Amino acid sequence: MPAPKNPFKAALRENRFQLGLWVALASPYAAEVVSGSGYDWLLIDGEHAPNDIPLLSAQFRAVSASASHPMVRLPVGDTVLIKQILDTGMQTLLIPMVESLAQAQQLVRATRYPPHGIRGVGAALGRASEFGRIGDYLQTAGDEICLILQIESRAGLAAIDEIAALDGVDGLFIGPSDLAADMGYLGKPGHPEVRAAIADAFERIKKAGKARGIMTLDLEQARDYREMGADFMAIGTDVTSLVRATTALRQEFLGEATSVPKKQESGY
Ligand SMILES: O=C(O)C(=O)C[C@H](O)[C@@H](O)CO
Repeated sequence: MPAPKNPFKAALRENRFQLGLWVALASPYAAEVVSGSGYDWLLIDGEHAPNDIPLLSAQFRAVSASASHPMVRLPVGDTVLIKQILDTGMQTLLIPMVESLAQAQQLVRATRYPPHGIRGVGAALGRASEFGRIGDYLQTAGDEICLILQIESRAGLAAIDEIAALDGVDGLFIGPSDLAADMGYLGKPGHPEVRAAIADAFERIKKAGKARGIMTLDLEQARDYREMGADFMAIGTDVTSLVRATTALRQEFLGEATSVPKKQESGY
């Protein structure tokens, strides 16, 4: 019996666009609520939300019962964290701030067992192998792991061709907010120079035959990114949706002018 199939990885390989949402409330209950909203994938954020491995795992389990595929972003590209999160059964990882081929090579190796990598062998204890009940887990796990690396700085852009060409890297995700900041446009991910850099990055990722990912809170920008060729894209977050909806509801009832902006740059 092999490791579970990864439907998100299969969709990327078949060029089927995947629409996602960021999940940053750090709550299994909230993640389960959102998992019924019909998104193809949900990004459980371990970088900008107060999550640790047990809480990430609980949100993963809450989402796994739905049709939405759980993707997890670790706070950093760390071999030990990758080992721990893969043992929980997560199969699709987003790693922030990747800026060199050497870093990317280390990250690929962290997702694979020897001799192809350095992932520690502890599957018998982990939910990933159904606690040892999946007999062929060690031999088949690697094929179903989807590794997405974030390019979100000028250094990352400079290394994008060699990172994208690396076997074991399934896609690259452009982080518009951090890229804008690094380019000197803090809080302005929609700046023309940032947009041009994203368009160029998408071209280069496509040329390498890898998937192109991105996120924005601005639907106009989202349509532009889709036109550019985004293969998977998040168009909002649970946190910002909750802030906007609860604020607008109160203002509507009280007849107050709404303070909820129609467009919201994902500039933070
Ligand atoms: O740089 C970016 O943009 C991202 O990586 C996405 C943000 O981190 C996400 O938290 C929305 O602000």
